[in-house]
Amino acid sequence: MLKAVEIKPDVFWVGGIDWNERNFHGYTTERGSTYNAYLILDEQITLIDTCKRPFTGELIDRISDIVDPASIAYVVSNHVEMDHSGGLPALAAIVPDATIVTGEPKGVRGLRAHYGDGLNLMGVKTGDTLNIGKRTLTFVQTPMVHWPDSMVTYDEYDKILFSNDSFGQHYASSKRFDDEVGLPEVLVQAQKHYANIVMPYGKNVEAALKTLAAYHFDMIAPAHGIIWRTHVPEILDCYRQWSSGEPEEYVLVVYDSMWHTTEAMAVEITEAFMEMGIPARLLDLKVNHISDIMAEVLCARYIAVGSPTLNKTMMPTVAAFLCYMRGLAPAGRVGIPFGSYGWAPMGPNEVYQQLESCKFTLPEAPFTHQWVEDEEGLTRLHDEVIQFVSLFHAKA
Ligand SMILES: Cc1cc2nc3c(=O)[nH]c(=O)nc-3n(C[C@H](O)[C@H](O)[C@H](O)COP(=O)(O)O)c2cc1C
Repeated sequence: MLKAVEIKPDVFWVGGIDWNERNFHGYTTERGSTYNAYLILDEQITLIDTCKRPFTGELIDRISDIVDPASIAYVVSNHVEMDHSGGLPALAAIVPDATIVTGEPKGVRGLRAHYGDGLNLMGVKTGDTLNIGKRTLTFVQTPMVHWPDSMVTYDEYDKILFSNDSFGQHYASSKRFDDEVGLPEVLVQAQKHYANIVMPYGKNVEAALKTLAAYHFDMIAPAHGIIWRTHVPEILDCYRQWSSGEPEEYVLVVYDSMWHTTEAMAVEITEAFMEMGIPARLLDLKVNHISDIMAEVLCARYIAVGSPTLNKTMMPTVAAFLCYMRGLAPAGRVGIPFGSYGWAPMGPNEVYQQLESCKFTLPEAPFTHQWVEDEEGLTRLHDEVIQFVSLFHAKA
């Protein structure tokens, strides 16, 4: 028997726990995930969001633990994406008269595009309210955090912000609250989620945070992971910091290598940063997933990327990383392209071009090394990297 969990009097978590999800549309989810839905018991019983379609049975079972699902009057759909709306068709079959509340116009259009014209939709805009009894829900559209239709729902009576993807983390747990699992563990997943899902929309996050400052809440109930009740100020601070786009004095060295010369260069670049007192992290693309690397990109001012030449181009692992990073658009970074080659430095040159298209500040040319490493070449690389980075480090 699946149980609902009361998170405040008459407000229940009724979501699904995806313990074994390990790849969420290309993003590795080593801790699984949850699809959080929330049931509010008032004169008009209201469900906030649904779940990914395979978890619909779990959702309905948890709702049934509290009420007959046929008694739901409203379903708020904060976000069209199918991990939150996948349960709508099944719910609409049980309660055809329930009104589905969604953002106007993008939510309305999006839900129609996904599920056809049969849903009983009501569009709302920022500041619109819905009275459900002693509670009044207020809707705030948060466009591009992280889709055009995204919105959050504020419950003033309970002081809860139902934030959908914002402040979420892919984290499956038998616990529901931040203080039950420990802040550092949750922040790792919150940072990874922000970096892989929200990073390109920092300006929109800043705007949303400004709007939300007018609302007083002591609980943030996101659509993935644990609920924030003890560490609300901490996660708000993190979102302020991450959305500012202001990186830390920190270098991330990312590379792939066939015969270890590019690897030796990566190690030497890391040593150069350590000598300058700048914290460093070195990640080999053969053993690190790009979605894990992106959590580091979020904070690093310096991003060194190395590839040897393989068949007149860069290595496919490096190309995939650069393609993914360009889409997530970290701004204001210093790039350090490097790599080894046999007879033509196309690999490191293409890394350079890709970092240029990311709008990174770059040296005049990539740091290259023909064939295998030697001490003299590595010492020269070490000194050149220090010389280049000193231009920015002194100013930081
Ligand atoms: C399968 C293969 C294809 C290669 N293709 C090229 C090439 O097109 N152009 C080139 O200049 N070097 C090419 N090389 C040589 C490597 O770029 C060279 O060995 C380099 O030093 C390897 O760097 P690494 O030790 O970081 O892997 C190739 C090497 C291999 C193994």
